[in-house]
Amino acid sequence: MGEMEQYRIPNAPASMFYIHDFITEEQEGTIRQSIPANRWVSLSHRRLQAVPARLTATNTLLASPLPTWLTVPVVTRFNDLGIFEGSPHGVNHCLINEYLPAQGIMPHEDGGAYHPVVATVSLGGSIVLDVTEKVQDAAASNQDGAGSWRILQEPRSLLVTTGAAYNDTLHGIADVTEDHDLNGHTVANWSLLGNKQFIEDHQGRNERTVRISLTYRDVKKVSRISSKLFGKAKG
Ligand SMILES: O=C(O)CCC(=O)C(=O)O
Ligand SMILES: [Fe+2]
Repeated sequence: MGEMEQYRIPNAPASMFYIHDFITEEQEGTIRQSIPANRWVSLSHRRLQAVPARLTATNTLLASPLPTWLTVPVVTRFNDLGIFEGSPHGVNHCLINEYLPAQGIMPHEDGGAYHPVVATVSLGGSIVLDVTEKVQDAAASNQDGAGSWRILQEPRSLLVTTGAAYNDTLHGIADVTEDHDLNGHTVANWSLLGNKQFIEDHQGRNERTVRISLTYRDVKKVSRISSKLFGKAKG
């Protein structure tokens, strides 16, 4: 992953990497148009679809390949950069989340079902991801203050979270219509942004618009037998 070093977020837990303009506007448009309109599952604060499928109750993926519109050019570039180099299967799963303004996701960790590398491509609007240290003891956290970092995810960017950042932090997105106080002191990946000028021109504010994220991971448990049995249930 040597080439990734230049993208390391300097003021965030090890290890997070940010690449602005990871894909082009044209590629962004093609991916957005390819997302099946009839496969969304609506939750109260976002809608999502899992490709090729949701994990089973035992966190198993019924093996079946990702469609090409999700792998070319995104996963091929992951491979060039060695992002999933040490992972058992390489990328085998993509969760697509869509957030409207004032929608978000509660702080959480992605947990043990996945190899501890997550690669998120953002489409549409910019959004702030809040990353906070997991603290075992609530009393201690009040005294010391758990570490927290804000990552601004621009359209067409890639965020990679691995190592201690995967294991020892929570991540979430506030359900607001606007993110504020965005500047070089408050945004961990400020130096890596593609368009700081835009934020500066808006007095450090980011008005939320529709944002779609593609969260690529390697599900550890894969069942081949089931994929034969349920072969037609693909996607
Ligand atoms: O939309 C995002 O960037 C975060 C999604 C996420 O954390 C998840 O699906 O586990
Ligand atoms: Fe997550």
